[in-house]
Formats: sequence, structure tokens, C-alpha cells
Amino acid sequence: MIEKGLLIVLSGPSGVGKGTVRKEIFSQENTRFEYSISMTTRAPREGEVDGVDYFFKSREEFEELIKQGKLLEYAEYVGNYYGTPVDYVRETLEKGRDVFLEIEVQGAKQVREKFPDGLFIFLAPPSLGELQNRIVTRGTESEELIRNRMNAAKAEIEMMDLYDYVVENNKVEIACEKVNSIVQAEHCRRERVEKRYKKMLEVE
Ligand SMILES: Nc1nc2c(ncn2[C@@H]2O[C@H](COP(=O)(O)OP(=O)(O)O)[C@@H](O)[C@H]2O)c(=O)[nH]1
Ligand SMILES: Nc1ncnc2c1ncn2[C@@H]1O[C@H](COP(=O)(O)OP(=O)(O)O)[C@@H](O)[C@H]1O
Repeated sequence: MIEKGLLIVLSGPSGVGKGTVRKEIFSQENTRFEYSISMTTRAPREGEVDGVDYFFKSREEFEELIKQGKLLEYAEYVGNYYGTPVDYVRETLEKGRDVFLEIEVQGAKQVREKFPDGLFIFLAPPSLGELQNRIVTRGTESEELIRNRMNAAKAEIEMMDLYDYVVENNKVEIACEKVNSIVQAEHCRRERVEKRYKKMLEVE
């Protein structure tokens, strides 16, 4: 019986705009997803608040969380750990609410193994050239890191096949609309399956 919330995973290569799209979706008043705040060992940036943007942890604390099985997935990304708190995700889904994860591709692969029923959306760049432009204009990376990111991006783009949907992030508003439509369509599909299932049980 399908009665739990939907686990929505938005992923894609570094610099494609995952954070931008996620923030835009959550700034919309009618958003009904619950955003899962990640744990990280990276230092807070100016303006970031513990428990709002991330739960900021030391390396020791993070490794303890891994040991205790408190993370649904985790990955090391540019020298820092990032991970999703498993209890929050499971409890929120149990309440019938949709949970939204915005994570990099290694983590998304782990979630796919644990939640094959989740809805996996790959955010793709319009082109590799545009991806490089975005990483460069963001201005947070050195030249060497940009080269590393571009090499990693090619491998990340090949992982697109593991996803249910690919959304091109050309215009942020349009990418958000597409993500919202995909989620809505998935809910309708699941309701239909559930109705059919109930009917089948009535007949037996
Ligand atoms: N695997 C995994 N990746 C995460 C998690 N939270 C954030 N990320 C990803 O980590 C990467 C770096 O995030 P951040 O340091 O905030 O920098 P950003 O590149 O400005 O988004 C981004 O690709 C995020 O999508 C998480 O819980 N698990
Ligand atoms: N649709 C878009 N068009 C142009 N620039 C974008 C778009 N989406 C994001 N960006 C810019 O690209 C850069 C990377 O976006 P970001 O959200 O940090 O990516 P990610 O979280 O995937 O690493 C940022 O400077 C952001 O403003």
C-alpha cells in the first residue's frame, strides 16, 4: 500500500544550479515539500545559520554519526563531508509528507539503493561550456579546482541514466516549474496505482 510521502532527490553536476533551483522552489509560498537539512563539516559561509542552512559538525562528530548509522547517505566532496540525517527523512515520510533532498551525485546513488521508490531528478546544464561559465562566475573556485570540477562533471553527467527524469537548467523559473510538474504527475500516478490496488483487494 502506498501511503507514505514521496522522497524527491534533486542532483546533478557541481555548478549546474542545484542550490539555486532548490532555493527558488522553497521560496515559493505553495511549496509543500519538507527540505531535509544536511550535515556538513565545511565551515559556515557568511550569513549561514546552523540548523537552517546546514547542521555544521566537526570531522569527529560527523564520523561518529557515520558509525552510529545516523546518515541515509554521505559523501566527501571537495575535502568536506556532507550527509543526510536518516531519522528526519524516515519520520517525515512516515507522516505522509514529501521530503526534498538536494545532494551531489555520489550521495544520490546511495539513496537510490536504499529508496528505489524515490523520485530522482537530474539537473543538467544546457552545455558543458555553460556549466564551466557558471562555475567560473560563481567565483568560489581556483583555476585548478575548476579543471577538476569539469573533469568530474563529465563523469557525473554520464550518471544521468540512473535518474527518473532529466531537467535542463536553462532558466531557473522554468526548471522549477518542471520539477514541480514532475512531482505532481508522480503523485497522480501513485494515486492511480493505489486505487487499482485497493480495488483488487476488494474483489478478492
Ligand atoms: N551527498 C550529499 N551532498 C550534499 C548534501 N548536502 C549538500 N550536498 C551537496 O554538496 C555540494 C556542496 O555544497 P555547498 O558546500 O553548500 O556548496 P555549493 O556548491 O555552493 O552548493 C553541493 O553539490 C550540494 O548539492 C548531503 O547531505 N549529501
Ligand atoms: N539557470 C541558470 N542560469 C544562469 N546561471 C545560473 C542558473 N542556475 C544557477 N546559476 C548560477 O550558476 C552558479 C552555480 O549555481 P549553484 O546553485 O551554486 O550550483 P550547484 O548547487 O549545482 O553547485 C551560481 O553562480 C548561480 O547563480
